[in-house]
Amino acid sequence: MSAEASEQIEGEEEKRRKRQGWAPWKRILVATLVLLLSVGVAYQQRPQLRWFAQQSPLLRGIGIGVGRGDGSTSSSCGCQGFNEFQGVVEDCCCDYATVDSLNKEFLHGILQKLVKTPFFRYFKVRLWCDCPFWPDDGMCRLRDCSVCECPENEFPATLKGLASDHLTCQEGKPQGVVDRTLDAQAFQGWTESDNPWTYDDETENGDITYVNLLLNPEKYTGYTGVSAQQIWEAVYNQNCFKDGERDTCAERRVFYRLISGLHTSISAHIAGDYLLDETTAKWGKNYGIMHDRVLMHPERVQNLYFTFLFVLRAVTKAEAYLSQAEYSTGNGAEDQETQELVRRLVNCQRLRTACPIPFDEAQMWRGSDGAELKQQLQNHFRNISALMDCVGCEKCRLWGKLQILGLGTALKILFSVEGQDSSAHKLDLQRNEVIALVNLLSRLSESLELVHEMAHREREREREGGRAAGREKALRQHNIH
Ligand SMILES: Cc1cc2nc3c(=O)[nH]c(=O)nc-3n(C[C@H](O)[C@H](O)[C@H](O)COP(=O)(O)OP(=O)(O)OC[C@H]3O[C@@H](n4cnc5c(N)ncnc54)[C@H](O)[C@@H]3O)c2cc1C
Repeated sequence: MSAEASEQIEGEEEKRRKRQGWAPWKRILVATLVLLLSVGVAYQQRPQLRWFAQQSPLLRGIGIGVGRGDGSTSSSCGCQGFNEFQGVVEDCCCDYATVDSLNKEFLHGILQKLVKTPFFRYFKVRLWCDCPFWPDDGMCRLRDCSVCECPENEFPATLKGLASDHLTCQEGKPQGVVDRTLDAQAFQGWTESDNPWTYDDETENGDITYVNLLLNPEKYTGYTGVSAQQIWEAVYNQNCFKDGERDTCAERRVFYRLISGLHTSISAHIAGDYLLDETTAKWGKNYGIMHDRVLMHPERVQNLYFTFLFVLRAVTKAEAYLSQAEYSTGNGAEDQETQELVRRLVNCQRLRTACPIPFDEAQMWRGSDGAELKQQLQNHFRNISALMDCVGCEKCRLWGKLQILGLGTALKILFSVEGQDSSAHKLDLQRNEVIALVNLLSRLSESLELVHEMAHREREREREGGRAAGREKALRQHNIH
């Protein structure tokens, strides 16, 4: 063997020895990389896995499951602008982008139509109530705060006779008196079942009115100051959602996020329809309010998405029940259209494919203290429901009650029905619960649209402002006036 050949053999031998020496840790490294890569791919492709990842302290620790699916964690959200939301909605199983396109192209349109139908536009409510927690602090200062009851010709035939002499505009003095014995007749085909999540308004007879929601849109009412603050404070603090966003208990975090998402939605509607000039009665969009109360708090926008998905999940879970329910108001063609719209809403193939389980309720109450925790949160939610009687502005109280009842209905559907749908299980909903649920989903859907539209306009205005400032600077530099 030549010296050259033996050198070559030695070289090869040396390389082999080196390879053997490195092999064990290299193999572990490669295997770990492959594993992480597969988890990452599965995580991106299967939204259901993300909820699991979000619940795992280990995965939360390394940043999987907490953030938006782009590797960032929720703690890094603070300084990002609204348009930068990407990946998965935290605690949920659906992408921001998917929610946006589903809402824009499908859900928003259907919901807008549904809430205008005779069935969904009338809400039964007891508006003039005593606050069980502290003395009432009176009505708010604007006429827009008060609720107009339904003009007689608009009242659905099946409900006629219930509110006979009180079809006038209340202007802050609601006094509709309803004979409750007629309720069963008007609400034929619907059960009057209890909801463990809500404070039952209807058990105390009296002061029930039917309100046409289309005549009383949710908007700025001038309700502000100590009274409003006291309610929100009681909702957030007295009901033990103190750690809110950062709560490590998934169930408590979910509850906090539901309330915060609803709060964001209310703020969005205030900003979306604001009394810009009281002297000229000019109404319009208030970009400052939208910016200060919503857009500059990304976590509030995230909570809005979360609440939307939670309620959407409840609506789709109740598919069997809702698609078979009677939507009769005595307006044949319109009632048929209502039924058709409900079926389209609950049975949407596109939603099923793109976002099969918007929220996975099966993951809740699984710990050893699950039953106790559920009872505790049920009590807290009932308190929140009762707190709505303390809202010192009639129109805010109307929408507060409706939306809390809607959330309570979503909770009832998600946590009283086992499994994936309502068909095999008995689900009893009151007519008013269904009306509240669908109107709440519509409010949330509208808020998402408002937030998008106003964030987009705000960015455009900033760009225009930036360009104008740039032009001004250039002109100054060239001494041109
Ligand atoms: C049930 C209810 C319904 C109402 N409906 C209307 C209405 O229809 N029209 C109307 O004009 N006014 C309504 N209000 C009043 C309105 O919500 C505000 O309270 C009011 O406009 C004063 O706003 P604010 O800037 O002081 O902050 P608020 O909105 O009162 O917020 C109070 C505090 O809560 C925290 N917070 C705010 N938003 C969030 C969020 N999304 N998540 C977590 N924390 C948050 C902040 O620390 C804030 O300082 C309603 C109030 C209640 C309680």
